[in-house]
Amino acid sequence: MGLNLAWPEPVERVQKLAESGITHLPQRYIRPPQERPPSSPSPSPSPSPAGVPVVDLSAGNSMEVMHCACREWGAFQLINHGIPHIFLSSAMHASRGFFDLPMSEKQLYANDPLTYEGYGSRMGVKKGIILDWGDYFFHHLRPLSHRKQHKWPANPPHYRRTIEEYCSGVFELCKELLSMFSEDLGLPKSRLVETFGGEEQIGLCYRMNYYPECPQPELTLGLSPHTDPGCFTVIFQDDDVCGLQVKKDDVWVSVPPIPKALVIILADQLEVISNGIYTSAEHRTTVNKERERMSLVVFCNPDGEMKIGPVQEVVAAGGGKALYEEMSFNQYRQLIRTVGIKGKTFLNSRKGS
Ligand SMILES: O=C(O)CCC(=O)C(=O)O
Ligand SMILES: [Fe+2]
Repeated sequence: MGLNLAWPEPVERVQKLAESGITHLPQRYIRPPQERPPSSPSPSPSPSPAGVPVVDLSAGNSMEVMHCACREWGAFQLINHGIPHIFLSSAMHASRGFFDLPMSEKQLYANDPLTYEGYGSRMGVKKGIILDWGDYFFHHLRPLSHRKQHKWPANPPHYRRTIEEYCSGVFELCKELLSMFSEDLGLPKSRLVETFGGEEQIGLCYRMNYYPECPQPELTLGLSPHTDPGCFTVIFQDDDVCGLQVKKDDVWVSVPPIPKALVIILADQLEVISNGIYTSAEHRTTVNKERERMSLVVFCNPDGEMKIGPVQEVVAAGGGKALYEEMSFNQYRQLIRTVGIKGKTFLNSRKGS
């Protein structure tokens, strides 16, 4: 598949559109009726008892709750995760600080569809697609050979140090979660770290999403339905505004923010290596009329070159049939980057017959 270096149309910044004071959405952001979110009267959080499971890492039953969450939801909220609260609030402050910069400075980081690194406003290079109501900034942290710190925002001045510190905390957590997932799948604790390429090669990418206030939130989405391509994702969301939703049994369920909690979303490679015992969660975001929203997202990814397929012991324990084809993460991600995000289509196309 050919690699496009440029976007097919001039890129508009959603933040600029929102600040221009428009009262109607441009056509490119309007989704067909069946893809629109139900109109909700309030953007405020309202926790529901039947919602996404909450795993308390300091509680005795954390493995049990996680066991069900990984199989039934592909997502859970994580509390008492060990990352100091000051890291969370500083990371949010530094990330917001980037979007507060003058547009001319933000534009210095405009990204392209080859690497996506930098300031972006769309996914996929297909001409004429419906656009999402959000801007983002994307950059690599690990493996260290992929890190180009000059491509990280230079401002606000504390950005690089703060995000480095936050993400090293998240990396420790990622290793702990991989060890818990291994144990839960009946494997030696170090097995998933090894399967994904070893500690030095595991990838970590940072993406901050900025969803400005939207004049007609009932007609659009902040981020189209998708699954994340890597192992799993760690999200820190604004603590007083809703937006993230996970699909469960064909119904979109809100993930209301719990202050200082992290949302863990299982991604496609975990579904693959677990031979479908775990499910990757399809998710999307909605936007609000009165409130902007931010989310800080760390993607934990496998080594790019290694072939990833179902783990042998898990396949054997499940009757011997591997349900997914082997593929390297780089190949898989390139497919998504070219075509754009589209529910669970890519993962399903990897399932053998
Ligand atoms: O904004 C959110 O809460 C989710 C973001 C997300 O799914 C992503 O960046 O892949
Ligand atoms: Fe995502």
